[in-house]
Amino acid sequence: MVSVLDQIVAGVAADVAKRQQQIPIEQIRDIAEKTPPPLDALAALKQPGVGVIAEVKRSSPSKGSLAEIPDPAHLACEYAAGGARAISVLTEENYFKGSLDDLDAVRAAVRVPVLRKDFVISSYQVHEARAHGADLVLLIVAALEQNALVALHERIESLGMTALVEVHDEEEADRALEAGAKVIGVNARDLRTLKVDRSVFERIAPGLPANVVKIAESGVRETRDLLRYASVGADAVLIGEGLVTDKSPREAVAAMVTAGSHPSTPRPVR
Ligand SMILES: O=P(O)(O)OC[C@@H](O)[C@@H](O)c1c[nH]c2ccccc12
Repeated sequence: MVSVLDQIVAGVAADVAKRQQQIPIEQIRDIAEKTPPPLDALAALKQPGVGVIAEVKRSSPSKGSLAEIPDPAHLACEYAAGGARAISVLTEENYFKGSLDDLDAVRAAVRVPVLRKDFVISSYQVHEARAHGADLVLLIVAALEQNALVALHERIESLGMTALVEVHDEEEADRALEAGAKVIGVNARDLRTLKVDRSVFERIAPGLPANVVKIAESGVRETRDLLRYASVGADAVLIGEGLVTDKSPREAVAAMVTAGSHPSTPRPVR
């Protein structure tokens, strides 16, 4: 059966092929070389307390349109002012209505690390991410063969960026570790079925090495969701819908950051 993930990846592959004809890889590499060096996202994510990665997300395959976001730079500034540790920018066009223009706008607006959130399947997209100022690049294990995962991970690090390696089960977590992942995101949403199961993080995170940065992705709506993830070892949470649909994203981020900044307070297990 063709999953949503397969469909998205097929569209991305076609889009990448088109862009590559317009701007050859050599040119993208040149631009990347002239781009100011990446920020140390790993250090940013390793700060004490549970951090917030705030996402610029217009649309999703499960929900359709979430928010207009006429000014992504403004939204990113609000996120940063609220204390977000990094900003995630969806650049996938067909299902998430993102773009590299959004990435450019956000990059120019904030000083915190910026994540290129896309379905990265070729090194062209990694160089592109750097050329557009990204500090972090998402790699989705479910979308990649192991040799491609390893090669792309290496490429990201060789450009001085940090890879956020996304997994959804134990086998994918093992593959991420084998590829040398230092930052692992556990997505509560299964990209094949689009169902959210928040218990996936608490099942997988405890089995990851202590020095790996653990990020809980998807399904965080309220501070108690963050606290639940925190109680089972999250170093950061990645939030999209809950923030883009809030009337005051700055305060929404700040409330999450405050909840995550007292790691010593006893947390409810559930
Ligand atoms: O909007 P949410 O439920 O807060 O989820 C954010 C983020 O985790 C989600 O956008 C996401 C996680 N992994 C992805 C991979 C591709 C596209 C999107 C995603």
